[in-house]
Amino acid sequence: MTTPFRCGYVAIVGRPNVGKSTLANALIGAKISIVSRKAQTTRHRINGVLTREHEQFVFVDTPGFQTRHGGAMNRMMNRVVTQALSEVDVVVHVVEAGKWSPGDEKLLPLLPAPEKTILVLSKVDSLKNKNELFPFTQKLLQQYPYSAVVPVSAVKNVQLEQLLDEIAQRLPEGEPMFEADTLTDRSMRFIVAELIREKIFRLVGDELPYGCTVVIEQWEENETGARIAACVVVERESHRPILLGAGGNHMKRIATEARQDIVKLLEKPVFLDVYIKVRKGWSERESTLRDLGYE
Ligand SMILES: Nc1nc2c(ncn2[C@@H]2O[C@H](COP(=O)(O)OP(=O)(O)OP(=O)(O)O)[C@@H](O)[C@H]2O)c(=O)[nH]1
Repeated sequence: MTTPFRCGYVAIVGRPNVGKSTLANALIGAKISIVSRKAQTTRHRINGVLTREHEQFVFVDTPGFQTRHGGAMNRMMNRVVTQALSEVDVVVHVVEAGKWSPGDEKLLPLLPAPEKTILVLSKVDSLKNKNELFPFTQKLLQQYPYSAVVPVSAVKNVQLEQLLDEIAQRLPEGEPMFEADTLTDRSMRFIVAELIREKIFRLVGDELPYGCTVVIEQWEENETGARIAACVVVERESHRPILLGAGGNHMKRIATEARQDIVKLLEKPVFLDVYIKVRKGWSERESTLRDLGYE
């Protein structure tokens, strides 16, 4: 019998400073998480994707938990959070080991069914007295019947695999939503296209009535560097000289500034080639794709 593939949405929640981002980065890998934060889907904002042999974990951002605003604002935010959490398959509630506070307590009414909620006790490496862990856990389980408890240290890489296994058990059976290897690359391409577009907007945005689209047409990358070719697609022939500027100065500046950002992003030397194409009617199709979360 073959093991069925599982795939689903996972939300990591908790009060500020409990170590959610550090945990997400440790689980997913820092780079992917930074990068794919921009990738939008219609229902969720994807924070990062991890694919293993039998599972794909799609980590999503949940809207912030408001504790500063009172009354109506708070109630509205809570509704949004409750709704968001009811839509994901697994909720990981992060509480700092040994440190329960009113901020943690505020989250309890928003948690979905216990079967899909896992309690993570974070930063166990900084817990001085390890004997505190058991009574602390017992106290928390009295407040909410989490279906699993996993003490972890994201910094010291303690019990992260166990946490992934617990999450995996709760994911629904289903085909992967993302291709295993191409996600980083796709996301990187998306970000790079956005970076170039941002430079164009800053420099000549006012003069380009239909805006423009940036398509990454070539992406070759190895340990020593990257070679990227990006095509700026405009709607009219008359837009070409606007983008080029006198003596091609605009284009040079756009490419130089974008390249500097890409070097920071990829942390390696980058050769960037940017050129212009005129294609009528492109922008509508492209915006549809963008809405769907594709580059
Ligand atoms: N000792 C230790 N410190 C950690 C660990 N995980 C996170 N931290 C530290 O805790 C602090 C908060 O971590 P974040 O990951 O930013 O916490 P967060 O919950 O995402 O915070 P917000 O974005 O404010 O909600 C940082 O200084 C981290 O370095 C851990 O496993 N061990």
